[in-house]
Amino acid sequence: MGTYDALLVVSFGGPEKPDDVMPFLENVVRGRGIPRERLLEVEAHYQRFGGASPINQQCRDLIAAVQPTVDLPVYWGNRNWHPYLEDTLRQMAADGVRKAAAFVTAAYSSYSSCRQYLDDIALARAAVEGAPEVVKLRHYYDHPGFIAAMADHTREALGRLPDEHRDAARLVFTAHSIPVSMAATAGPGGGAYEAQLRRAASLVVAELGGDREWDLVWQSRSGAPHIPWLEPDVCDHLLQVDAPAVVLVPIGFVSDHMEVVYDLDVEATETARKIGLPLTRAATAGTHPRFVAMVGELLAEPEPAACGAECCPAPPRRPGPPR
Ligand SMILES: CC1=C(CCC(=O)O)c2cc3nc(cc4[nH]c(cc5[nH]c(cc1n2)c(C)c5CCC(=O)O)c(CCC(=O)O)c4C)C(CCC(=O)O)=C3C
Ligand SMILES: [Fe+2]
Repeated sequence: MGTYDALLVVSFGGPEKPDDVMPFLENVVRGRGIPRERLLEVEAHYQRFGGASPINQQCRDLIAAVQPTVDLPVYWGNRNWHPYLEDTLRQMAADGVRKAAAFVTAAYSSYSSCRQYLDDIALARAAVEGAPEVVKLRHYYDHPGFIAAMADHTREALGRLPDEHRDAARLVFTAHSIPVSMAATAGPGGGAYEAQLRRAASLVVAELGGDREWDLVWQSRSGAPHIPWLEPDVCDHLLQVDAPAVVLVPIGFVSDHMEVVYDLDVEATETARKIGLPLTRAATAGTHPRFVAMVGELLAEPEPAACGAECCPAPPRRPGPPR
């Protein structure tokens, strides 16, 4: 851990009370051409949970678990809600931090899951006099700590299925859908988001042993209907899957935040119930001890090289659907 003098956990952020919800959503979709109807729909998801996303508490829990395992002060800053990255960097500068390692709560390459975090860190640094240097730790989708946590949680979810269906149950891995154009330019050579997800899923399946059938499908599609996003959607997939039971494995996320508890535990679970398909959902990595230990292991690695400019470029800002 020689070269860093702090760890900065960087996350998405989420509302914590009803009045936070719309301002948070406006932060998220600024300039992105997300239809108003979609925004109101998503607002209802948050209000159904009392206007609070679970994600901030999950960050607090992760930090509480990581702090005793690393020999550095741990800070936390979000892209879209308090505590904002800029405020955290200001505090870090005041505390004399010169160089921080950033652990981002997103494991894969793509504009949304990597470059957008880098861009927001850069914007926040530019706004803070004397801001520390920030080095983003590498992608960890294939790290044994992440894979072990997901394999453990998948095993546990298989255990919650009726005994007679367990052996033939299909693993349905899910990740956030992104626009097809964004998927095409993910990573240095393009296509990295989907390729990394398939790699992580296959490592989890291998760790479970045997040759269980699995699929990778998408959830939480946003955006205007005329723009293609990765498909199939998890609910459409469940309606036609040929298996006696399913375990949903949200491999694309690292905590059980709103897109997991609403889109999977409410929507997909209801879809499965309607057609009589036994279904359980694996927990995300969360504060699994192997995932927590992974953060310290990443800190001990040689400093990762920065992404090149061609990696995960920003999508064009969209003015919205044609009228
Ligand atoms: C790849 C990816 C991840 C995984 C990587 C990572 O974890 O970062 C992720 C995570 C998350 N996405 C989240 C929330 C939202 N994402 C939205 C919209 C969008 N997501 C996108 C992609 C991703 N999103 C994209 C391409 C859009 C379209 C707008 C744009 O181009 O930016 C919207 C707008 C409303 C709507 O859903 O339409 C919301 C509210 C939360 C917080 C949940 C909580 O509050 O607990 C989390 C962790
Ligand atoms: Fe999202």
